[in-house]
Amino acid sequence: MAFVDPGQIRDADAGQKGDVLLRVEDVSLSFGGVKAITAISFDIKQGEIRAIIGPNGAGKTSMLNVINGFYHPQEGEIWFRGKKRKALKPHQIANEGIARTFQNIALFKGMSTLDNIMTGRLTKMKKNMFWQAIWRGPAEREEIEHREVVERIIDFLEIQHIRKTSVGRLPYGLQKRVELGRALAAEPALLLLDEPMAGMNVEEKEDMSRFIIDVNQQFGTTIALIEHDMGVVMDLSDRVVVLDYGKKIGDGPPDEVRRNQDVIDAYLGVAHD
Ligand SMILES: Nc1ncnc2c1ncn2[C@@H]1O[C@H](COP(=O)(O)OP(=O)(O)OP(=O)(O)O)[C@@H](O)[C@H]1O
Repeated sequence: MAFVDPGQIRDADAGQKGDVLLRVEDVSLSFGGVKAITAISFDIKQGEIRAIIGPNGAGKTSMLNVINGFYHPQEGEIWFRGKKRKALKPHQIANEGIARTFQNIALFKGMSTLDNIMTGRLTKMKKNMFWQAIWRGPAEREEIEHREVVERIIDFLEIQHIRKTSVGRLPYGLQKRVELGRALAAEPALLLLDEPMAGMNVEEKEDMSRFIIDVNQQFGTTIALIEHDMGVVMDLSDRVVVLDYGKKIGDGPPDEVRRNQDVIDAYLGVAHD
């Protein structure tokens, strides 16, 4: 099963570690008169943890929304696995191997942990309602396979004890972990995490950091994340891109970005020209 075999988790098109997996090229996005993103370029390499940081309103979530197809930029291109991407819908982009979590948890609160994570398998399900209606055999077999993957994710994230619990009754930190599980269930080539540690206490943040590192190392999943906690970002990431007022002001390894004067100014709120 792909989920337990790190060698198989990446599909054949995913390329080698260090290859460019996704490239954002000269992307601009406006909402009416508001320029959320202005001529931004950067890449995300196979196998890395890439952080996108910046002060409030810098354009981070807009950037994530462009990458996963919620927004289509007025200018610029997105290249994925060496091909220029057409203006696809979010579910088509999910089918191509990009999964994400959200700033405000977007789970089905009345459903159990297990069922929520199962919904993450939808992009992988081949046997549809038609099959289920005329011949249950193949559909059932497929369901069992999906269920096995989901159970392994539950073990991996150490949430066996809440597998039957309604998600709405779980503490916030665990809900975030379930949301991570649902994204993992799609076995993505690129996992986008929008503030995975927001609202967590120190212990929950440490747990989540550990799971993010484990996902990256054990399954080779490429991860791009937005995070406000600088300590976490600098510890976790291989490279950091910094946005401010919709523009890119820094890009590089954490140590380099930390010393970048434009980045320091942006975080201290130094006035712009
Ligand atoms: N759907 C939208 N309609 C209009 N303006 C928007 C929309 N989404 C974002 N914006 C604007 O675009 C700019 C960038 O917003 P965005 O949410 O991407 O920033 P951010 O860096 O993620 O901020 P935060 O850290 O506060 O979440 C802001 O000025 C915001 O008001």
